[in-house]
Amino acid sequence: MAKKKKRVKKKSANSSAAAPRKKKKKKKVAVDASPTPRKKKRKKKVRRVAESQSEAPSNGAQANGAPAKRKRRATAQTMAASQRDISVSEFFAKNRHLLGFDNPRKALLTTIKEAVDNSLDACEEAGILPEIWVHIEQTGGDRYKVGIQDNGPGILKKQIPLIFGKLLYGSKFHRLRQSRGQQGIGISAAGMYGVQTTGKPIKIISKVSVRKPAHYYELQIDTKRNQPKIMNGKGDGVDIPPGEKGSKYIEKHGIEWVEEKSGTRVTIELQAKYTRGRGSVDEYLEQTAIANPHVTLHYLDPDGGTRDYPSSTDKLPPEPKEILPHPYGVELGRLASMLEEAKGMTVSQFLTGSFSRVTPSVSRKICEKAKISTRANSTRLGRQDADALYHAIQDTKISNPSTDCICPIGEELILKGLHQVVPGEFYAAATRPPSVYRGNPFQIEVGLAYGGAAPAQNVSKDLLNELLDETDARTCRQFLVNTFNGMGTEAADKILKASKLGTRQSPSKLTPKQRAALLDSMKNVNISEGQSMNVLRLANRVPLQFQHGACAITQSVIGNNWRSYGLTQSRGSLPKGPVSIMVHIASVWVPFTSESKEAVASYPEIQKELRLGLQAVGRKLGMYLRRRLKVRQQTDRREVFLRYLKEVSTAVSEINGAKRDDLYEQLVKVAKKRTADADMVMDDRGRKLDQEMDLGDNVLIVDPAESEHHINRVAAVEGDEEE
Ligand SMILES: Nc1ncnc2c1ncn2[C@@H]1O[C@H](COP(=O)(O)OP(=O)(O)OP(=O)(O)O)[C@@H](O)[C@H]1O
Repeated sequence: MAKKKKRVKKKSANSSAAAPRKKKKKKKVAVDASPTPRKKKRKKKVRRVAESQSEAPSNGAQANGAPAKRKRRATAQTMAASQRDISVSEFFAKNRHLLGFDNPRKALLTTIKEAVDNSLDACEEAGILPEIWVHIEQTGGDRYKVGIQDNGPGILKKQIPLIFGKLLYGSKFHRLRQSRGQQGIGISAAGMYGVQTTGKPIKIISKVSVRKPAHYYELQIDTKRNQPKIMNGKGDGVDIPPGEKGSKYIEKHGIEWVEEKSGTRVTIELQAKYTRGRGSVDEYLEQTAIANPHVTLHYLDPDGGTRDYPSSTDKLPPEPKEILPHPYGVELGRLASMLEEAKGMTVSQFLTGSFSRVTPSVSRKICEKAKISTRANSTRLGRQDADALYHAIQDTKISNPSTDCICPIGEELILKGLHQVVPGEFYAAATRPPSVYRGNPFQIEVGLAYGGAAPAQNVSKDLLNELLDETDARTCRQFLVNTFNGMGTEAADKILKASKLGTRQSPSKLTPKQRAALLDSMKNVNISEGQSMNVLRLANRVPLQFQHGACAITQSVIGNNWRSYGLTQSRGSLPKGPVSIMVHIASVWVPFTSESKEAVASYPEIQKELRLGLQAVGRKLGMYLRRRLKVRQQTDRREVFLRYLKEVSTAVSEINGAKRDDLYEQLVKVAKKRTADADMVMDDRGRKLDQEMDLGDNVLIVDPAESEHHINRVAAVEGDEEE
């Protein structure tokens, strides 16, 4: 009761306090003498709201039924108090999915990818044949420590904190030159993800020369200020002492270092998940080895398995040239700011000095069209002049940018790389001539591998058990499709049917007997018909593993008519068969669809080049398959002839008394002549031996038996484990 009384008291206090406000409101209404119908309506509405509020006084309305004053939620002043700068690292820490850190599995891959890509870029820039060590170690349930080392030029002491502890800091953003990195975000974002998920600092060792000791830093990122925080050596890092003392120091700090003349090692501990199959680190490294035949890779996975990818050439790719932007690719806003920055230059000097392919005569034509003097001071040009200049540029014929700034892999090395990593019996490659999109030069290359055993056919019992234990797939079908490259749903269904397993059965709940049945079917069922083409996409030699559907490359592969080259293909899907295709786009600026650099945008010029490249290798495959079919048909025919020729010659000799053996020999000769195509032997370039070459130089044919050893490198890992 006492409580109730108290509440009533409070209410009356409220109402008395509101009384003067009520008076004020009345006054206001009186001033508003002749309200318009609209105002009337609004007033009615206000009244209705007030009434409903008075029915529920707990909402802060007044108890005596008077309309409450509407409280403004925020004012420009209160909003101003919370408006401030957003640091780039804060932004990306919140939006880490934009950079490829959406889940622990992808985070592991992105971290390794960023470090390996940087290592390759640094080695190539310094003219060093790259050798890279990758070590993934599990330190807890969902925690992994990754270490990536290269034999590159190393990084100067003072630069290390900025490179690894500050987002948007790099050497590649402001230049137009073919490289894997572009934005200056990659490795620092990986370090920031590690610090955020585990609290452990990024550890960097770098050595720039034999004469100088390796320097060691432990860094964290101050996300509020986007600045590095140096955790060791009183803010200066430390020099690692030489010899035994140095080894002890390295061990004590949980890092590793392979002794090299120079190089950099990054160690990041992060929350991650390690799996094999599609979109995995293993797949990334394998594809990197194909696209970079000059790199030597040493990989130690979390299960202790080692894999080495030796280089297949000791020649570095030619150094890409840096080019100036082409005027067609520069937008109006950029042109205006470039003009502002061009201090003390005439318009003519500005145009010829800032853009590629603008000669003095071209600049004169542009200025004439824009009605601007060639001698005008470029900083004095206003917005309108910039606009006129921009349109004049678009209307003037300017030759395409030079394309010698692009370094393709080359047909020979594509064949070598594919043969080394993808099992097959027939390989073809095509490098298209350079082309231009939006003023940026680019070049398309396509490689194709056909035949060879599918990875699923070479899985051992232990490995299959391991894969089944670690998979996060919900159904057996999903497990097969996701784990084995090139396995389509049709092939998976065939295997599951043969092993008497339901497609929706959970892989983690299979009994040992069911596992054995699955293994048996994987080995024995002919899945090559149901197997989908495996598409490897690369941009500036970096494998792209996600967003397949959104990528211009996948779309072009699907859009190509593979039926005319002897493969089966249903409309709107990838062709079927034991075939892998590798497509590489090299450009000074790859048009990615997002910051995570996972898919290439569909510019018409790029689509056209992709189509032509795919058709070039498709034609070769078609020729090879037709030829192979002919050999098979003629061999079968010859077998039938030979089976009956003895009986035929005996019967004929009985009828006409001819010599049976002579007759037989003659008949065999005729049969062999008639089926001469059965003897067709092709050399490793697909040339019919002793006959005219017609498959061209850019193909490679191998005996399928020979490629057996390529197939299951995972089995080699297993062997290591047993040891
Ligand atoms: N291993 C290394 N050796 C030498 N220099 C390196 C190494 N790693 C990084 N760098 C330098 O650090 C810079 C920043 O690297 P970061 O990965 O952050 O960005 P990026 O490679 O320029 O671009 P992106 O964000 O597209 O990957 C590079 O531009 C390069 O100059």
